[in-house]
Amino acid sequence: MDKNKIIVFDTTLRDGEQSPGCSMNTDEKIKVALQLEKLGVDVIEAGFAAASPGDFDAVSQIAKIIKNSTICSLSRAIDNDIKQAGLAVSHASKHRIHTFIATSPIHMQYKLKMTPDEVIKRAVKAVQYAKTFVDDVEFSCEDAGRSEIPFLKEVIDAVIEAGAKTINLPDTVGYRLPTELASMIKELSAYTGDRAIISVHNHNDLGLATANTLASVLNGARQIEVTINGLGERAGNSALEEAVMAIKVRKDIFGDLYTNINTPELYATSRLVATITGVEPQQNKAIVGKNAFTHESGIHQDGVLKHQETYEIMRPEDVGVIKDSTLILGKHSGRAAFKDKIAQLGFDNVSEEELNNAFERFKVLADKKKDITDDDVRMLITDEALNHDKIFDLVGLQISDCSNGLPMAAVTIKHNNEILKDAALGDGTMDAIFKTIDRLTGYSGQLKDYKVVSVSEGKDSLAKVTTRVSFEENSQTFVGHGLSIDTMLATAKAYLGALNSYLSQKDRLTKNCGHQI
Ligand SMILES: CC(=O)SCCNC(=O)CCNC(=O)[C@H](O)C(C)(C)COP(=O)(O)OP(=O)(O)OC[C@H]1O[C@@H](n2cnc3c(N)ncnc32)[C@H](O)[C@@H]1OP(=O)(O)O
Ligand SMILES: CC(C)C(=O)C(=O)O
Repeated sequence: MDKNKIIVFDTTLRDGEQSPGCSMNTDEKIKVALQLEKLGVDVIEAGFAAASPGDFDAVSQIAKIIKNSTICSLSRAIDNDIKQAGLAVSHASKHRIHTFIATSPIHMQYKLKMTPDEVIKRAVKAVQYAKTFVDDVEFSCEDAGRSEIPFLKEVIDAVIEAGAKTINLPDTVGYRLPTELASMIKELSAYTGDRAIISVHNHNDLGLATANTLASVLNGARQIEVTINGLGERAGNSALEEAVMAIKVRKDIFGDLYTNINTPELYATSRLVATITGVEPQQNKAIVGKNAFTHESGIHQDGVLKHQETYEIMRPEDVGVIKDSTLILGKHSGRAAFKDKIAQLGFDNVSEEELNNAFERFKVLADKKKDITDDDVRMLITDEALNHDKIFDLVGLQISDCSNGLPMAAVTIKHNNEILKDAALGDGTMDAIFKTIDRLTGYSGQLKDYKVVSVSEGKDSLAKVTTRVSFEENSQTFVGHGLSIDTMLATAKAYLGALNSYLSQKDRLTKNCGHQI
């Protein structure tokens, strides 16, 4: 084992997906997993296979596709959870089961209603059973941050004896301060020695997740569990991009410690996850926020112009932020320049069909919009990749909305080569659009969330709309994306996108697992 290597375990698709409103369908998870593989992540926690047929399907599909990263599924210390995890990851070339049980007094007494002895027995049984499916078993002491160290040592001994190779010590509720976690990890790393790898998984309830991750690395942790954009339960997890860049930038502190992350892929990964989940990182978010490399005040601008390092501790290009792009696209640009720009932005998995569709849309856009920015092109390509299941395809939209009149929408949709047309009145223009689409498609959606952001600056900016819609009572929500210079057109596309996502997931689950959703 290389003692300087920090294993990067990404849990965007599991803990990240536990962020309210962040659920993704299988196709979206596959896209994220492919990008995580390109980013150089060592372990991808692809989901919690036993949680639902959709989760099982996503973990299985990812396990079949990803070749270079280990694919892992989480499971409680329960036989059926472990079995589902084992079956789902079985297709992967490198696979792991991650099983856990809580070890803090408060969780054992009130949640599990188990004695410490029962917890140890259950943990051992879980690891032994997981070993019947895979060799690589990780065990987590949930709420380790509030567990007693002597008890943690007992659990560590027992699960290592049972075959666990990685011991994760999560600060599940984001309670610990960096100095406290540093001393806990130091003691438990020394105690564990070469018997297993010590991992950390820190939550951000006090805004300390990344500080805690770094303090742990400096004290013996050799695996970090992180998410893109810091997504995760409640206030989120330690952000991958922050922890990785801190280790890279502060060589003076971290010495020979390193990760295998291909950092110029960080920005593209962040954008993909933000687009798919509809959850944008805050503008001042470290590394990937819109303002992370923007200098607004004169003194700073002056300094950067004279010498970049006066106000920049890393180069934007080190994390994949391309500034001062030399190739400007406009209405006279051809396919070659467009293709070149896409390559420059780091897209290398674009199909011929996606490229052609995006190019056609680029030409239409260039007729209407003066400057086409890198973000516009990035969004056109991502939108093509996300909206490829056009079961219902928007052909036309006509709206009328007057302050004293009746909001009305007329919608034309293509479905199975048939053109469907209808119009409806609504309480507002959006309501009229949604009502007409519901009537035309025969599915009635409940809108759970609606967001609109402008992709770039200017009155002619592209509008990116994200909708979150559920189509059955109390069921999963589906995300739809719409991109257009016209916000209402983007809205109609996003609503139909959510329906298409629901229908294709339903179809996939019926085919793959015989389950209905
Ligand atoms: C800290 C974390 O992030 S842990 C991971 C969180 N992720 C998830 O919960 C994934 C989504 N969850 C789900 O889909 C569901 O909760 C399921 C399918 C996992 C379980 O659903 P249900 O069987 O209906 O149980 P429910 O969620 O109501 O309660 C959890 C049960 O698991 C028990 N449990 C919790 N953790 C563990 C564990 N690690 N090992 C064994 N049992 C556990 C609880 O004590 C409770 O048992 P009880 O019903 O006997 O009181
Ligand atoms: C299951 C574990 C790793 C977890 O997510 C946590 O403790 O936060």
